[in-house]
Amino acid sequence: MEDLRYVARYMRGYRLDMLAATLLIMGETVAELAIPFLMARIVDVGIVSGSLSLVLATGRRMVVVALLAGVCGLGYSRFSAKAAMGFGANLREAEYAHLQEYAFANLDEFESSSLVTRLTTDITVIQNAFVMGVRPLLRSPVMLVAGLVLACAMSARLAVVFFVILPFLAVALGLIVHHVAPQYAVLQGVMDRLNETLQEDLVAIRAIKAYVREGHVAKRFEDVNAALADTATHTFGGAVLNMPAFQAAMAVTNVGLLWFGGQMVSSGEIGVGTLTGFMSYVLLIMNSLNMISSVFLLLARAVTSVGRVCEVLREKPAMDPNPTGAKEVTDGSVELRDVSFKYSATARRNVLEHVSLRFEPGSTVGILGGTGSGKSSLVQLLPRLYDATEGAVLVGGRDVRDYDVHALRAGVGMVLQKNVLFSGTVRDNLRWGNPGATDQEILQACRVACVDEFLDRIGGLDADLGHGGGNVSGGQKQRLCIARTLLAHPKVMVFDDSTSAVDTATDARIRAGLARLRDVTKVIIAQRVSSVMDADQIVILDDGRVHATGTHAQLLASDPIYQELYRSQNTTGDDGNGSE
Ligand SMILES: Nc1ncnc2c1ncn2[C@@H]1O[C@H](COP(=O)(O)OP(=O)(O)OP(=O)(O)O)[C@@H](O)[C@H]1O
Repeated sequence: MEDLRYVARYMRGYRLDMLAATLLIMGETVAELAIPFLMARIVDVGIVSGSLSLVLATGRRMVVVALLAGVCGLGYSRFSAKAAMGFGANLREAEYAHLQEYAFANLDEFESSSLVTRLTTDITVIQNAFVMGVRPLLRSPVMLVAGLVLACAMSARLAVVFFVILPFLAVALGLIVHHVAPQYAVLQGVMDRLNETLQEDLVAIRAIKAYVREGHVAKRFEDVNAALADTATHTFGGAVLNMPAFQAAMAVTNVGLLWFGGQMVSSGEIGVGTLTGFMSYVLLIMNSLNMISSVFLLLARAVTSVGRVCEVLREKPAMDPNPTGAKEVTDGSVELRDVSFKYSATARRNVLEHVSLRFEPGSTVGILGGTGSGKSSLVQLLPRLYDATEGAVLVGGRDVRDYDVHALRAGVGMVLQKNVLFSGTVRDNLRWGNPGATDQEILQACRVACVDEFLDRIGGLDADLGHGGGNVSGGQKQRLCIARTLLAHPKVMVFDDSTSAVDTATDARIRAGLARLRDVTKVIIAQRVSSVMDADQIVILDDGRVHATGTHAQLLASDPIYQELYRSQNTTGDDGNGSE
């Protein structure tokens, strides 16, 4: 209920449509309830007394009432569809906007495939429940109660027949709903798994082909697809049982009514019109019971989806973006004061332990360390992609939490390890770093990042990069990402292994270009010693701790890890992954 109340706020803008739909459905219900009464009157009064004028007058009234019911029904469809679609759009928009506020730590909580399902399928389920569920939900209880009262008013003795059958039907329908409702949560979970598998397979399709793993992934997909088919069969197989239950009850009731009603008609206790009118009400009552059970099933599924959507909406952003904080990073100094860090509060060990470091403005800092030693984790603390668990991170002499996070991230540019480009031209992509950049500024950044070496070949700034930057090579992609960050003119630039796919000569040229940016602090994570040996300071991380710091000469003279790294990369000619 709390979840339903929570999402109800997203009805804003569509409340009047909802009210109109409710009133129209009430109008339709009342009109439909009047029809059996008018019918009984035609048969019992009009035909029995032979009054054609009464038959015609009542018939005309029946036509008007039926038309009214039709108009109300049509009006309801229009308003409810508008309200449902608007409600769905509001919900999707709210989910999307809230997702933008998520910190990296929040994104670690949800699979992206599950987020896609929660933004699409779950909202469609809620919308469908709205369009198809509100009508029976509002109509059926009224129909049920009114039908029972009117049928009893027509003949209390006949009503006994379905009062005997009704409890059996109610128990059968209750059992079906009780069995099927929890299945929907399972079904949505399996749907998430299917989406996850599909997404992973499509993203990695090139690797799958390269490693000839088509058979393996096809088997994985078949398994989860079969699980979805099984769960859906089980769930919907249970749900459709309410139809035969309802029809069996209807058949037994009709036989009972015809048996007892026929006897009452022969004895003159009731007229034929009363019997047919009564049977119409019974049909109404049974139909409303059927509708109530169907709507429960529909709502049970929608409630599961509402819960899943609420989980996204209620997730608290793990980071306060501090919009009133400092608006500019004034210099490129960086300091980590006794910083410890773990990705989640429940993680057993810290990824970084008591790290204290200082980088001077404009200096070049190299970070080396084995796989998983915490290099990426460390640099992600600078633009507050994550917050330190203990200790403080300072940029420009100020705690990073004191900045407006957007200003901080404008001041600390980062070329991520996993580079991402978007569909569009080279110009569009590079302007992500600085939307107002002129072509001249873009070309200048391209020169520093050595993009100019291949720019003309791919078609210049107007070249289309294709979906996810698929039209360029890995090394070209890395260089474009460096140019994009350069264009933002940050005070601190972090390169997280961002030249790993670039040849050593180009890497050296990029470093020479960067060295000319005197007021920018450059933090370079690298696997190759050659990428950082000219740095003012080299930091060696080992298992989340600072193992050593110094210049190339100092470390080469005193540090065994650095000596080993240098030796292995220089003697074997292995210029990559030597730190593992
Ligand atoms: N999002 C995350 N959630 C939980 N743990 C993580 C996450 N990212 C990294 N880790 C863990 O943190 C530790 C440090 O990882 P990190 O990526 O910082 O290492 P790294 O030195 O950059 O490694 P590499 O050179 O392979 O990129 C690893 O044990 C890793 O499993």
